[in-house]
Amino acid sequence: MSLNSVVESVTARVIERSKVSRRRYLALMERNREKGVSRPRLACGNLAHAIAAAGADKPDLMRPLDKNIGMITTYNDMLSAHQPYGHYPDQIKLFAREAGATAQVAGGAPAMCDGVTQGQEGMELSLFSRDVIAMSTAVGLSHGMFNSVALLGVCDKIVPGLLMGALRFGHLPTMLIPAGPMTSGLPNKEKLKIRQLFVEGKVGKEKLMEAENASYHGPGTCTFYGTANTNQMIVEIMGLMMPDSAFIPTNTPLRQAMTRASIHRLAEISINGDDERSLAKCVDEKAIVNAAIGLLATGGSTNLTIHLPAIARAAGIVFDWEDFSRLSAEVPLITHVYPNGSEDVNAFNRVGGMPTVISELIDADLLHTDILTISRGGMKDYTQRASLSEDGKSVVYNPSKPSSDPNILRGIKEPFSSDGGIKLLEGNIGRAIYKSSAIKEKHLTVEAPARVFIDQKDVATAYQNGELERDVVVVVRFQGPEANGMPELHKLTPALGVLQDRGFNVALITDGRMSGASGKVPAAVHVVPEAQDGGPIAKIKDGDIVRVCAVTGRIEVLADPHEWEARKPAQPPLPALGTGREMFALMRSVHLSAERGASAMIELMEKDLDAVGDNIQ
Ligand SMILES: O=C(O)[C@H](O)[C@@H](O)[C@H](O)[C@H](O)COP(=O)(O)O
Ligand code: SF4
Repeated sequence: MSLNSVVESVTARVIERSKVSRRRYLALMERNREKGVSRPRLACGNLAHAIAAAGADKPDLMRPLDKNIGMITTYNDMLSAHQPYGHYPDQIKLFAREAGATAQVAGGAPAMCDGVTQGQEGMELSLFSRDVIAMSTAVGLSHGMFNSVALLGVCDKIVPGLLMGALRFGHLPTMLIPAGPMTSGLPNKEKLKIRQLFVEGKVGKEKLMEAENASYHGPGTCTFYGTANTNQMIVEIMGLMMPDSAFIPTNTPLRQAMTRASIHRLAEISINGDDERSLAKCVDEKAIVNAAIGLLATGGSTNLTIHLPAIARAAGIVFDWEDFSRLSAEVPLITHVYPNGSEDVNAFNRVGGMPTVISELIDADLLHTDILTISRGGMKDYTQRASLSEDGKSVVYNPSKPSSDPNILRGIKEPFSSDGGIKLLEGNIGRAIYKSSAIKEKHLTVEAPARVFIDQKDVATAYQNGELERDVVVVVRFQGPEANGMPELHKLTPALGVLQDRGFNVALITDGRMSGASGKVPAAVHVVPEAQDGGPIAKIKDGDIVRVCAVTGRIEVLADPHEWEARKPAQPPLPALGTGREMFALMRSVHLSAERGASAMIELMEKDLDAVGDNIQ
């Protein structure tokens, strides 16, 4: 059968739009490979420093053509998802030696836990920490010692940042090494119920703390389908990790066997390996379109509508919200994982997981199957289910099966909805992203008077004072990348959820973000242009009748057009200081748009790339 015509046409549009930037990107990667810093081209002094502490690996590292894996690790104890990485480097060195290679930690990158900073000042550093991660990745790889790269990262800004940095060294074969989900604890729906009881004053802090600890109870990725697990999904569907490796639970024999298999494979695909596969060639327009299709089919985090365009641009590819919107109309939603459903990613993995999703999408001609992946057999390998060999030391693959639970994962012919979970809304307020997959049908259209805020804490106060006990469109503005770093406003979910449960029509509009774990309450997020940029969201006044409609794709103030046109935007508040926020003024000072990926690094990098043009030396 031939590929779906909409997928075909969106891909052609992306290729056409990216022609010049992609050509220049590949030329630069060729330059990196042929003339860039590498072990054979290091001076003796450089090399001696790099291997001084390498111990038994030193003789191998002295041989310039041997295979050396560079690890970028984002280990810390703040993210339960990254805590397992603490013991990965030593394991990876062992696995590399088994494959006739060596491995060194090239460098580390910071990782913020958005769960720790949610609702706190640190959340205003979150989005731009992605650029810091990308640049930290470049610092590590700039040592030039490596024939391939192992990226150790899972969560929100970390995987996008690692890929954005590694793509600037795209001549190097690269693989993401996942660490896997935490075992299931208190169900997410239960946790939200107790949070709502807490904001209603019906349970105390002790009960809430008990519930939170029962939910987040051990090492591994939080088990809702938020940004972290959406990252894992897109990296797997792009073929940048071993097949069926994203959702193997952390600290299990199969997880360790999969890490071993990953490193053995990485040695094979490395420069000087027998099957070289560079990151630059793997991440092409078709792989980016496949990632967008995976996001839509699984109802993933809205944050990927910012991260995927940024990752694409790091590879010279221009992907935008129109592309998402066109694909969304064509790609059915086939999974219901919290916040889109009741079950978590462990249940999703048990009933079929990524191999079943990929099989369903390929069978429906909704995925490009002719992309270069790190797995030798290409996309068909990603329809295979991984399991532990008899001796418990290696991974064996078998054909995947259809889902064993249609409440969590369905066949493409009987989807949860005929279109993907993400919509583009437009109107006199601007353009916004809306995740419909987690919203009940009756809430898809909300028309109510606006109540305008510039700080999420003021929303909580207004709720506590009973000022929101009505149909209301809550507008929280000056939350965009240039204003305050574009924080997630996920802490608003319990209070707005209580209002919705009481029967009020409630919606949120913001130029900020929501968490991938946010659901239930209709939210038009990432509004562009942002208020800080004088966007019309800055013109909304308390009492304006606002309509947020995912059915018609509209987001608008129902005001007299002349009066609306004549309105002056509200003035921006003073910048916030403290918790390091003033350090990020550098990033916020760049003219950024969420739709273009909101990366200060890429906005400024492209100025250099344009200045050099085709004169790459
Ligand atoms: O985008 C995301 O998926 C979120 O940032 C996620 O990483 C964060 O962990 C949630 O905010 C935690 O959920 P709770 O705040 O509900 O615990
Ligand atoms: S999923 Fe979110 S809360 Fe959980 S470890 Fe990752 S960043 Fe932290």
